[in-house]
Amino acid sequence: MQRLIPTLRRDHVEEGLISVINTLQICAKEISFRLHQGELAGVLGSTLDENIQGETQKKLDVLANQLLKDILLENSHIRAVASEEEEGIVDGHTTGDYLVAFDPLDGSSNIDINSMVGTIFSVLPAPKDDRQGVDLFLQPGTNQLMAGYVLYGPSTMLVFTTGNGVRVFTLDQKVGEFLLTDEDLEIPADTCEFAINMSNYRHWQPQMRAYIDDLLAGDTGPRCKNFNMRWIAAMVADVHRVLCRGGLFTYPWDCRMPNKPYKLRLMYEGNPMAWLVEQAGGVAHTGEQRILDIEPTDIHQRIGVILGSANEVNTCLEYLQGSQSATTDV
Ligand SMILES: O=P(O)(O)OC[C@H]1O[C@](O)(COP(=O)(O)O)[C@@H](O)[C@@H]1O
Ligand SMILES: [Mg+2]
Ligand SMILES: [Mg+2]
Repeated sequence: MQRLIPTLRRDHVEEGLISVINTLQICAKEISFRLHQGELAGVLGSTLDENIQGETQKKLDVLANQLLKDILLENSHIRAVASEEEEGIVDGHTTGDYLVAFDPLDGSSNIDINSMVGTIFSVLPAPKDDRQGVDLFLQPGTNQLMAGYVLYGPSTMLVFTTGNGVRVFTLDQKVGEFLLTDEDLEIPADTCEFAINMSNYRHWQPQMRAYIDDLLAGDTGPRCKNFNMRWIAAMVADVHRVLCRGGLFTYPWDCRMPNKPYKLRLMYEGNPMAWLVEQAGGVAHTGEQRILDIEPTDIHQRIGVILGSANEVNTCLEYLQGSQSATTDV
């Protein structure tokens, strides 16, 4: 089975970017090791702090963030990093060609129940003009040079794209190396599976409720087929399933907190996952526009996310855009 670096060279990835990926996989192994030690490593539970998003930080959020920052910033190719857990960006090497944005630990609420979590990352080019600070990162997802995630599940997997398909590597714990286990993931265009946090049903827009109502009606409703539902509560794991066998994943607009109607973050979750999904033949949208086309205005910006199997995402968009009539009274 092929190792990581030879695969990247075969794909003609530039050497600087290979170095960044190499550093990311070192971080992944460090985090994976601590996660698999679990309670034995004393890393479970919460801290007394809140992150910049006002959410309680888990010890592993803090640890993973620190590991990624420390290890990435040793790499001279990296100009700066931005993290979901940090208010501002952290500067690296002024001559570095790359910026790395990351969600150090996605699915934090799963940590204490020994369920799946991951690290999501997005690599952007460092602008060559006089931009500084957070402005460096305010680029649309179409500028990404590499995007991916590490899934810490029963096995640890590294899944990424450099714009040439989606590659999957699995960590061989015996030799401590990521080995290529899937050359080119492809999402089937049709699906009978969806992922949404149903407990928020009453907070959604009527159009989203109408779409989900018709999925739930199964073969007795207008969709004329039964749908299955899955929710792992870690975007990284839900999207991994969609990449592996198709499906629709959404965290849509909701009205619980009017000043925070979206949950997922553009730079750390939306953009990298959107590019992976598109590279695998799927669609990734906010309900109003293609995620990768968004011009960010803030590094911690949040967006609506609907992604996955192309035909199903497009059907959902028809409901949201009003061209599909709902059978239920909304
Ligand atoms: O609590 P909910 O509504 O199930 O939300 C789960 C969603 O929140 C997230 O866990 C947010 O990510 P973080 O753990 O990085 O804050 C997503 O991964 C997931 O899709
Ligand atoms: Mg997250
Ligand atoms: Mg997180």
